[in-house]
Amino acid sequence: MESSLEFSNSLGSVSSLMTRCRTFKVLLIGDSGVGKTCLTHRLSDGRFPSRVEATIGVDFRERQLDVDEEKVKLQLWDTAGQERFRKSLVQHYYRNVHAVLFIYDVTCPASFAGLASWVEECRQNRVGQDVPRFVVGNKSDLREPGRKAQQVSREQAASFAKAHGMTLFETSAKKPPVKRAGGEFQPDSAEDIVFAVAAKLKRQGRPSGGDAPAHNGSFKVGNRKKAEKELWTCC
Ligand SMILES: Nc1nc2c(ncn2[C@@H]2O[C@H](COP(=O)(O)OP(=O)(O)OP(=O)(O)O)[C@@H](O)[C@H]2O)c(=O)[nH]1
Repeated sequence: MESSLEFSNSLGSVSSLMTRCRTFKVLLIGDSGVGKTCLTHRLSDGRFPSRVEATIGVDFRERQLDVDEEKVKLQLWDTAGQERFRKSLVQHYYRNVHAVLFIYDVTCPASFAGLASWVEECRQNRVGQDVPRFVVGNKSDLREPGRKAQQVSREQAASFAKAHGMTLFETSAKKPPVKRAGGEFQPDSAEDIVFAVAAKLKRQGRPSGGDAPAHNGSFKVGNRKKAEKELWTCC
C-alpha cells in the first residue's frame, strides 16, 4: 500500500514538472516589403533586426507565453512576399495552419489592396473559416498627418477586417507604440498582438497537427513526421 502511494506521488511530481505546452502554427503573409520579417522578430523576441533581406522560402521563429496559466507556443512562419521565392513552398505554408496574420504597410495603399489576393490564396489552399485571421497594418511610425491620401486609413482597414471577420491591429515593428491616455486611436504593441492571437487559439482548443519544426530557422521540406509529433511538447 505504502509503495503504491509513493509511486503515484512520484508520478504526480513528474507530470507537474513536464508541463505540457501547445504549439500553434501562425502564418504571416502579405506583399514583399511590408515588414513580415521584422514583425516576426518583434513578436518573437521583442527586437527589430538591424539588417533584413528578402525572405527566400520561409523562416520561422517561436514565442512562448502563458495564457490563463497554460503555456502556449506560437510558431511564427515568416513567408516570402515575392512570388519567385515562394512558388514551390506555398502548399507547405498553408498545411495545418492554426492562424493567419495578413500584413500590410499603412503607408503603402497598394499593399493594402493586395490583401484581397492573399485572402484568395488562403481560400485556394483550403484554409477553413474556423482558422482565426488577423489583419495587421505595420509601419505606424511612418504615419504623417499631412499625407493622409498616401496612407491607409484606420477606417478603411477596419471595414476590410469587419468584412472578412478578422481582428485588426495597427503597429510598428520598428518603434514599439507607447500607449497614451486619451480617447483617440492608438497603435497596438507587439505584446497586444501575440497575446490576442494566443488567447484566441487557446480558446479554440487543441492543435490538429501540422508542419511544425522545433526551433527557429528555415523550414526543411521532408521533416513533417517529426514535426507533427512535436506539436505537443514539454516546455
Ligand atoms: N519604419 C519602419 N520600417 C519598417 C518596419 N517594419 C519593417 N520595416 C522596414 O521595411 C523593410 C522591409 O522589411 P521586411 O521585414 O524585410 O519585409 P518583408 O515583408 O519580410 O519582405 P519580403 O521578405 O520580401 O516578403 C526593411 O527595410 C525594414 O527595415 C516598421 O515598422 N517601420
